[in-house]
Amino acid sequence: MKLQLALDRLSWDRCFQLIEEVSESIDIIEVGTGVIKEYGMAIVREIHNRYPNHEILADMKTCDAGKHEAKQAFSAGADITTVMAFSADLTIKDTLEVAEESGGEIMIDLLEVDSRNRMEELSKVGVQLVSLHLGKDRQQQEGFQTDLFSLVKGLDLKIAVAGGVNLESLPRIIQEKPDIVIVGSAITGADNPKEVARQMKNMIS
Ligand SMILES: O=C(CO)[C@H](O)[C@H](O)COP(=O)(O)O
Repeated sequence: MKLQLALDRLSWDRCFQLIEEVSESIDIIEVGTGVIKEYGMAIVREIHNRYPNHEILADMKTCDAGKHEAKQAFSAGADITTVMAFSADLTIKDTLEVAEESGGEIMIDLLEVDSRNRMEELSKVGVQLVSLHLGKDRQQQEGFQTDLFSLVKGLDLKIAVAGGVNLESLPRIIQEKPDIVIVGSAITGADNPKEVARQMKNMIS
């Protein structure tokens, strides 16, 4: 099980401070969508240069022009880029093709998608990695529910989990054995990010 640090709504300098503090405990550095909108591929490139031994996920949240956006992410040094589950199958196939050519991976973000039929379609298209994701805005109403795992049960997919995961919810989530646990605010907003990341890493190891 890998721990992915999500860097969202942060300045360039704060992103690097946080990575430096928690780098020993994390496996994947996620460059959040808002951070990419602010700084573009330059920050993905810089993280890749400074942390060559960490996997990098560019949270592009691509939903169209798949080839172009996947090429942007991989050529900047990302190992994984995200594509929305509601995208056209053609968009998803295009990004999977670029990933194969680049030696990278596509993570399909299941934000607001809860159809089992869509999961089966995604599997048929060749998707291998999906993220069960409770969005930031929805987190104001509810916390991450482990029932979400039923959506992907029995399918041959790697599973990531995101959406307000914290030290309190992590034990329940671990029981479902996801491949990747994505944590943003619980680490980036903590008084001691290094300690929270260390505890989380210990829990999942
Ligand atoms: O993709 C995201 C937002 O769209 C976040 O990276 C993900 O939700 C993790 O952050 P947090 O733990 O703060 O919810």
